[in-house]
Amino acid sequence: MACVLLFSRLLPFSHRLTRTSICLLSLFLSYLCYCALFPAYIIIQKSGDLTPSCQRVLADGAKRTLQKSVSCFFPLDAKLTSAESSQMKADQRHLSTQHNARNDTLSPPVGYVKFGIKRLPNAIIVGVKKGGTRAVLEFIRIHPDVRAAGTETHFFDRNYDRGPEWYRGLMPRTLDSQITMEKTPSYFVTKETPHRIAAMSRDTKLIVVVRDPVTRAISDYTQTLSKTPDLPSFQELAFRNQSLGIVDTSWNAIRIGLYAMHLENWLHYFPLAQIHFVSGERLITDPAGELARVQDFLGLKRIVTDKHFYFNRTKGFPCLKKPESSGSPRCLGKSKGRTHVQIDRDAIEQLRDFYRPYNVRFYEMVGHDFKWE
Ligand SMILES: Nc1ncnc2c1ncn2[C@@H]1O[C@H](COP(=O)(O)OS(=O)(=O)O)[C@@H](OP(=O)(O)O)[C@H]1O
Repeated sequence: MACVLLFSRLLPFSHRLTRTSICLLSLFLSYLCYCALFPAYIIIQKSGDLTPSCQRVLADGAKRTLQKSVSCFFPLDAKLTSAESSQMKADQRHLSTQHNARNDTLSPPVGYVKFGIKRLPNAIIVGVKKGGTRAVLEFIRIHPDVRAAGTETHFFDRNYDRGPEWYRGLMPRTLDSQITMEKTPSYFVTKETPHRIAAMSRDTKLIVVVRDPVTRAISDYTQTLSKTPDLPSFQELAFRNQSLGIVDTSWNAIRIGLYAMHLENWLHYFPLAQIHFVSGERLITDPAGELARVQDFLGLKRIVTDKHFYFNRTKGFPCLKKPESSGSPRCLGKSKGRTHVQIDRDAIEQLRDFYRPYNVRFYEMVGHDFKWE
């Protein structure tokens, strides 16, 4: 610019025009040199965050992952004109060629733009409340091919009117090879949820974490009591008439445990093979074993194994040795693994008697005995 101003003062118009052209040409050549020295991916990586999954993709030199790594650089859901789109494709080809030419020695960059696209979930943890749903989600999302919404979306029960785009907006960005997941435990007992999920996709894989319904009810009550200290006693809520052993099935903490009844509703819309049941009890005693089955069900390689877990004596639960987001061990929060309210033996026995036929029916339906006795 300074160069142009100087010429405009000192030289006649025709000379000025020539000099200005030379100036512009040299600027353009400098720009080309700059581009050759600092290839596109280096420029891009400075402008955003690189997610751990992307780091893995880039660190993995296999040719198979090369195409996926390209989508790390380009938000594929962006609204592009056809010119931008062909430019982007050309850039992708260019990047692929560069990556190949470097014989996959590219080290993972530090910063990075967003990648992948937001998709509706392929797998949902639909229940049950207090079954261990958070543990399953936190454990499965260590897997590099799984990404999950952090909070409960409640789309299919409370937020359905907001529409699928609202729901999709809550999802993390994923690569083609990755599974999108969310968990909302109330789905399992909401009448409308199965047909709504089926309307989204009949291929959705469903996970239900089940736990002894008596322990589950006590856990549920303990949680409510922690928020509402003046709550009536457990027995008052659980029984219409305790001396006659009449259970109040209208109380949610009791109703949720009628697994066979809720499952009937799901089986109208989904085949049993599309629903995986995690044992909430085994999830605590053998998290790796339960996670192996979850990975098989989702068609994933068994990457989450016992090397990811350790038993934390203070908490009394398995914790993660090295979660994806940080480099240090991590247990679930204080609201997971609380000390339960003491309930007298008689009430527990009465509830066991009440649930027994429902449990047996449930075992028959799913073809597995969870041994809740
Ligand atoms: N590893 C690990 N750490 C902590 N807690 C664990 C773990 N695995 C399973 N659980 C059990 O998960 C129970 C909470 O279940 P949810 O996560 O489904 O609860 S919620 O519905 O989302 O509120 C929670 O119930 P409570 O023990 O009654 O608090 C735990 O028993």
